[in-house]
Amino acid sequence: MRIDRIDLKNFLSHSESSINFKGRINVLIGHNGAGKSSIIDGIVFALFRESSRGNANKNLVKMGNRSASVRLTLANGNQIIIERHLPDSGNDLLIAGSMPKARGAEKVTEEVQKIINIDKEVLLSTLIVRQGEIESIFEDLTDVLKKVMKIENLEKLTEASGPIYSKMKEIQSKLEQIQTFEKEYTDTRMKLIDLKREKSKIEEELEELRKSEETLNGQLQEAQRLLDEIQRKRDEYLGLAREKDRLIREKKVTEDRLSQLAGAEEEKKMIEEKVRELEKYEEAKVLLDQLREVEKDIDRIRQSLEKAMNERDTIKDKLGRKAELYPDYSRYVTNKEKLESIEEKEREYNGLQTTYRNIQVEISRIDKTLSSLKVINTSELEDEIRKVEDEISELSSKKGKLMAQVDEAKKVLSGLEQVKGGQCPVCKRPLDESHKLNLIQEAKSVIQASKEELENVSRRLSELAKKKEDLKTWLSSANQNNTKYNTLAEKKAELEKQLADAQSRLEELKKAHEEYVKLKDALSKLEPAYKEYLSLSKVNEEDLKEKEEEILKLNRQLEEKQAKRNEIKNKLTGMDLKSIEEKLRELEELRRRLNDVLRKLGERSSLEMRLNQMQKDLGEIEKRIGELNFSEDEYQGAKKKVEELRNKLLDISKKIAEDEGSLNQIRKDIEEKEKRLKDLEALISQKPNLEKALKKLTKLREDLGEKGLQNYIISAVKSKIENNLNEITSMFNLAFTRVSLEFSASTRGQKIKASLSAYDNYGREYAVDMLSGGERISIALALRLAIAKSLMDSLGFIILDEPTVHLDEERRKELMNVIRSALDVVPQIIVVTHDDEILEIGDYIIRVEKRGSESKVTEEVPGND
Ligand SMILES: Nc1ncnc2c1ncn2[C@@H]1O[C@H](COP(=O)(O)OP(=O)(O)OP(=O)(O)O)[C@@H](O)[C@H]1O
Repeated sequence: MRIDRIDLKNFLSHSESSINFKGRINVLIGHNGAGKSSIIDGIVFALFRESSRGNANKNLVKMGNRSASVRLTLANGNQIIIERHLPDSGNDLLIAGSMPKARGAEKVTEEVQKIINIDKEVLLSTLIVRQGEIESIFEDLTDVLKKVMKIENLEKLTEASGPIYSKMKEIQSKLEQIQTFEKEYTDTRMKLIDLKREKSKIEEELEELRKSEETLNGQLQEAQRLLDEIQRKRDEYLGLAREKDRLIREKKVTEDRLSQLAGAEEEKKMIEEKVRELEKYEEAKVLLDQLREVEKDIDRIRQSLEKAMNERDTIKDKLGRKAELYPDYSRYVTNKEKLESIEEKEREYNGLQTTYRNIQVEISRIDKTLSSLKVINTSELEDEIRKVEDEISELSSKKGKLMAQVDEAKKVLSGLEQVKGGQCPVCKRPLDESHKLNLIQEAKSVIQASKEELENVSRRLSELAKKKEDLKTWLSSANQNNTKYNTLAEKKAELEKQLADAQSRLEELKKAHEEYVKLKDALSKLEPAYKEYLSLSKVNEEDLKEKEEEILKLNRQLEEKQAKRNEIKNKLTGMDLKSIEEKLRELEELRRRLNDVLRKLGERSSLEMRLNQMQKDLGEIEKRIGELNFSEDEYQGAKKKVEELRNKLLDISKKIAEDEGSLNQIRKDIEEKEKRLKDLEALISQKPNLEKALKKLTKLREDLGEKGLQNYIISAVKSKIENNLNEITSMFNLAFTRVSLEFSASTRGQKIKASLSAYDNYGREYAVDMLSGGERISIALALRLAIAKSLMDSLGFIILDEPTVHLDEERRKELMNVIRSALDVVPQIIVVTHDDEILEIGDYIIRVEKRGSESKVTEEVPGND
């Protein structure tokens, strides 16, 4: 199986590289970091989907990319293509011939394994040699061989920490446990017999105890009944005795109180007598109150009378003043009426006077305006305008004529300028040149003169137009002035007429006006009297009469009250009014005391009734106590008996409970023990099976152990590898006749160890450490190839990554010779190097270089430039 080609896409430093391995010795050359080893990584990844350098698969994708792929083409007669994708998309593929053989990461790896028949670790220890590690095979030899022989797993299976041994241990510990179960079984059985014996003993004792309990219960019930009966009597007796004591105490208190209340009757009589004596002072008190009331009334009536008399006097005064004022009041009223009758004329008079003054003012104002305005004579202005208009029309016709003259002369002039030796346009005679010039001169002077004249006429015309305009303006303002003057004159005449009319009317009204003034004066003089009279108008004779009647009535009331006062005073004659008050206070005190005595008498009668009742109750209590016939000793005796019986019963119950508790516990123990015995029987019954299993496992461990199967495998594989090794070393031209592989016998706790020795012609043994550097490299390479060959039918390739690292020049040379020689054993050798010297042995060169972050590959056949 040789490597034909690899295609890398976004794999490590390669974006897109395709590398063909066309030579027998393919040299992959490039500087450090160029991307050479990445190609070897690609080969390992394609085969096992794992990195050869132990980095995580995701780190194999070229930085900055999300996915990568590798396609490896192998050849062993048939073409095999392995395609791998990162990340795993389920699209890994293996094509054999042109047929897809496996799909998906795991399936492809399984198929690769079948085809190359070597696992990753063994491949990396043999046919893929990492930088400077050719000799590492000597150190790894034991492990590599164990992997090759697959005895690693057998070792694991049979070692002390392996599954067979741990299973045996487990069974042994179970058997040991069964031994303890057997002992427990015997002990438990003995304990069970003891427990059953104890159980029947307690059951007998319990029966006895229950019988005694029943007898005692009967006795206790009877004693209790008796005690209850005496108890009832005792309760009643104690109640009665308590009531009796209480009644005796109450009786004593009642009797004491009654003796305190003994003199109440006497006291009552004495107070009642005194009260009767003093009651007459109560009547005198009523009269005294009446007298005070009447005197208050008399005072009040006197005040009212005084007030009424004052009011009557005021009314009288007012009525007298009213009579005095009446003539002036009456004059005022008459004058007022007259004044009102001429008031209209007075208003007209006053209005006319104002109008008269206003007209006078207006006339004088018009006079002032008229004196400032003059009447202008407009006919002169109209004549002047007419003259100007005549001159304008005259000049306008002159202007027309002059313009016609100019036109005529211009026509002659243009006619002359067009005539060449022809007829004279003016005189119609043959026209010569001098005549023509004269005529032109003539026409031009006519035009000149006419134009000058025209200018003068036009100037005069515009002057006249301006003058006409001014004159018309003056005429219009003169007309306006004259119109205004006439209007004002007319208005003045009108006003003068109105003034004359007003004056004659004022003359007519003058008399009435004078009378009005006189009346106004008289009224103002009478007004105070008039107003005072009006203020008194409400006072009249009726009011006076009413007041007089009120005074009479009050006088009558006064007399009545005075008579009443005398009557009461007569009744009270001889009584000391001051002592009445004292007697009345004494009476009040006596009445309070009487109430007190009456209350005491009431209390005495209810106490006497209560005393009677108590005596009766005491008699009955004595009688009932006698009937009860209660004895405290009898009661204490019955009580003691009940207590004794109860204690006995309690002791028995306690004993019964204890026995029942023990019995229950014994029953439970018996039950548990019986159950445990059953369980133990089941456990013990496993013993023969376990013993059989232990025997079988012991035998299996021996069979699979170093002396058994392992020994067999080692001897079988060992001779195969040894044969291969000797075959290969013979091709490497070494000074040894034989190389042998030894497996040290394992001592307890240590595993098998492999070692290599070489023998020379004389049969002398050389350990690897004793060999020269070149010999070691040769044997190491041979050993790698021998091991690989023992697994694969035929070797396809070997990859050496930087094999010259750490080697001196001589060794490098030796190595190159060994590589050349190795071609006899393995048809394809891929050497990865940065060392140009190696190019010597390459028959196909693959150059790898880094451009930026990209690895670029070129291929060449040496000598073909
Ligand atoms: N995932 C990645 N993406 C891109 N470049 C990477 C990635 N992983 C590693 N590299 C770079 O790839 C380059 C090539 O590494 P590689 O080991 O193939 O070089 P080499 O040619 O074998 O060099 P040496 O002889 O020093 O081992 C290195 O510069 C490394 O930093």
